Amino acid sequence: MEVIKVKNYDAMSEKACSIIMNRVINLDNPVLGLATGSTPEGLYEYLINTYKEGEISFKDTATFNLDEYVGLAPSNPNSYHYYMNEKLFKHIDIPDKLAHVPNGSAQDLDSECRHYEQLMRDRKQIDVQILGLGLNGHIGFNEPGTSFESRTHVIDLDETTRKANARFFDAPEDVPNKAITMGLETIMDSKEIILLVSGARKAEPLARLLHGEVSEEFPASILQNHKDVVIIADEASLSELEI
Ligand SMILES: O=P(O)(O)OC[C@H]1O[C@](O)(CO)[C@@H](O)[C@@H]1O
Repeated sequence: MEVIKVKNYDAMSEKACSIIMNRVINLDNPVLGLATGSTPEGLYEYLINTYKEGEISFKDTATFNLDEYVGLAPSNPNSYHYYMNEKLFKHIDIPDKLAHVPNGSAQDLDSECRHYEQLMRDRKQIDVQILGLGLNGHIGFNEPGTSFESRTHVIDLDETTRKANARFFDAPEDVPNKAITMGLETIMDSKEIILLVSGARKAEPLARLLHGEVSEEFPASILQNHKDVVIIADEASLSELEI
């Protein structure tokens, strides 16, 4: 794993944008894996500005989001679908039909998971997958204990994750207790992975990811087994390490 140390959140976002831009410009029909949460918001702002400056087009780009809350329709402001529309899709020229987010309000969730996997298979491979890092080591919504062989599935969210994400909801009890997430094996199938890490509260999980044991108890540790992972981390998140 390559670690790129940057000064702060803004520098992390800018660096990630330059890598994504390079791939989108140079690949035919690029396929991006996208994340939500606070971490990639700055990256999306940079991508939008780059698009507005006419430096890049997303009309041939397909995207697949990592996860979605179960029970929240795309029109719900707390859904990840809504988040993606607001923070990226509606500002760029990506065709609606190429911007994929799991449907958390599907009647048959297992069939939705299989359908999502099929859509990704139709595109062969995700070229670049963006990831954030959960405080408990989750990537996507793969909570501790998730099998390394998992594909897209429904997961029970950890109480710690619900608590961490309660800041986005009116009341903590409104945070759904289930989500659809790409599995760990699905994520590992990506050609290239960019993990974004910012802030002192991520220092401990980042140190564990880099130097801890590879174990299903800490899902992000699986990244140690991937051939092409770039970690863009700011100084605060690397404060426990000598890099
Ligand atoms: O970027 P944040 O808000 O710290 O969240 C970290 C990770 O947790 C999730 O929000 C899921 O809880 C991911 O989407 C994200 O990558």
